[in-house]
Amino acid sequence: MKITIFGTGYVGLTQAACLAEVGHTVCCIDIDERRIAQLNQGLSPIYEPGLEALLLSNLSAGRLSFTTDATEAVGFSKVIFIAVGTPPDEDGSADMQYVFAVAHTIAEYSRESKVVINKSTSPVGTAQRIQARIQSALSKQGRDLGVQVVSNPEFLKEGSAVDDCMRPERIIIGIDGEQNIELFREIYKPFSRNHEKLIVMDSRSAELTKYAANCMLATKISFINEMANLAERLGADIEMVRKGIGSDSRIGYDFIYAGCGYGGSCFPKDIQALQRIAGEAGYQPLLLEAVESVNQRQKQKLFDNIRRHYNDDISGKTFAVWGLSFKPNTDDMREAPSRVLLESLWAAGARVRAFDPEAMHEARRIYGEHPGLYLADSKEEALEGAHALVIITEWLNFRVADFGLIRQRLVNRVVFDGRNIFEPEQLVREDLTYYSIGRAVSGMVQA
Ligand SMILES: NC(=O)C1=CN([C@@H]2O[C@H](COP(=O)(O)OP(=O)(O)OC[C@H]3O[C@@H](n4cnc5c(N)ncnc54)[C@H](O)[C@@H]3O)[C@@H](O)[C@H]2O)C=CC1
Ligand SMILES: O=C(O)[C@H]1O[C@H](OP(=O)(O)OP(=O)(O)OC[C@H]2O[C@@H](n3ccc(=O)[nH]c3=O)[C@H](O)[C@@H]2O)[C@H](O)[C@@H](O)[C@@H]1O
Repeated sequence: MKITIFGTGYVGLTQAACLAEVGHTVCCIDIDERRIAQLNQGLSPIYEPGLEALLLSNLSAGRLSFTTDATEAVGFSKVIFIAVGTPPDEDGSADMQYVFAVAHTIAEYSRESKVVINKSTSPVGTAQRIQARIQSALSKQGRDLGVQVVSNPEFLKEGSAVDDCMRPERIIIGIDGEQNIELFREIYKPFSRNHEKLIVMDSRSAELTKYAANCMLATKISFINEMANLAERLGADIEMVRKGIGSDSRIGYDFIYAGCGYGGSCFPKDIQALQRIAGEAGYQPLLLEAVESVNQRQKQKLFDNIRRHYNDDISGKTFAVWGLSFKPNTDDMREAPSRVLLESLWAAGARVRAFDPEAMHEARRIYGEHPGLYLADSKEEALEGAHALVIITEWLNFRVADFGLIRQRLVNRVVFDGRNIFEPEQLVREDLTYYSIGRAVSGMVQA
């Protein structure tokens, strides 16, 4: 099938590559000319495991193309996906300008009937609003083409986007009026090998399903972080508690890892957006408010531990920081806990020597030549001359560490671990002072 996709970010590009890989022919459009030029050379503008290989093979097979030309993209197919950003507005609500700009482009360039599929995470009622906008624009031009707008939220995770796209747990189709389900079966058949993945509902329920899923996951994280802070004060070990509660299949092991808070382009923005949506509906979402404030406090946790350890005497000290991206396997630093820490350390007069396996160019883009930041070539180099080590992102290759080297290079031999990648007893044996998130050493109370 021929498919057009608006937006070549994490969602649009991954979706395009995966749809092409299973045999569809996909034309992607973006307003970012540099990005399109890069993509036409087979280069991925984002780091996502497996993505560039899919881009290259499908570009050369002629199943994938990239353009900035709206006439070409809209004319390419009757099926058009919207996968542009819905960033937070100043008040936290979703900024819908990009989605509605695409709606207007579709109306302007359509010469035949279209099915418009919205993948961008959008407030409840957006599919209906897009439909109304396209129809009103068409009727102003005296055209009646028959456009159907469907909500099809995306659930992929950064760092495993290709895998998630290829093996989705469910595909939500939010469709009002005449149910054109066969079209979706055809698009998604290759991804539904073992059992039916399509769950069909009305568009408003589909839109709320997306927010509910992200808010549920964020709730689990804030809950375990709350327990971790409590565990520290009570001399308990959150890792034991995690195993204890995770073994209950009603709770499960996923998304209950304590840490220095959730980041990324989605949880923080979607929790806020759903709060605004609730407010507009006259409802105060107490739980969502709590999830967000627990997370904001948790993002300060590493700095609080550092401050307490040094009795507020941080000025002039240097900290080695391992990990800048908001999670492993991505170069994305949007809302990353690392940014909160770096800015707090700089404000306190400290310097940072940071290393991340993929996010160095992003850090350079964000901070430029910041006098308080040295970007090291390796995790070992980051340790040179530092007073203490802070771990923010649980990249796999941070887990195997040369403690002898850490001991030798750190002036104060202190490790602040924001992701619990080490065992407290092990670091104590290595003669290092260790701060975890919610792990008391042999029943010792940390706080
Ligand atoms: N990043 C993620 O892991 C996930 C994101 N989502 C949602 O998917 C949507 C897209 O997110 P990302 O891919 O992360 O965004 P992104 O910011 O990485 O990419 C968006 C792209 O859309 C392009 N764009 C903006 N206006 C355009 C227009 N009028 N025509 C063509 N292209 C245009 C931008 O230039 C950019 O390349 C958001 O609503 C997000 O909440 C959903 C699931 C996962
Ligand atoms: O809507 C979206 O954009 C996506 O948001 C999240 O995906 P993502 O933000 O890419 O990454 P996650 O793996 O969910 O991690 C988010 C944050 O939570 C943190 N986290 C995750 C799990 C955990 O147990 N503890 C924890 O602190 C991570 O470190 C990271 O900072 C959801 O997991 C996806 O299903 C969703 O599609």
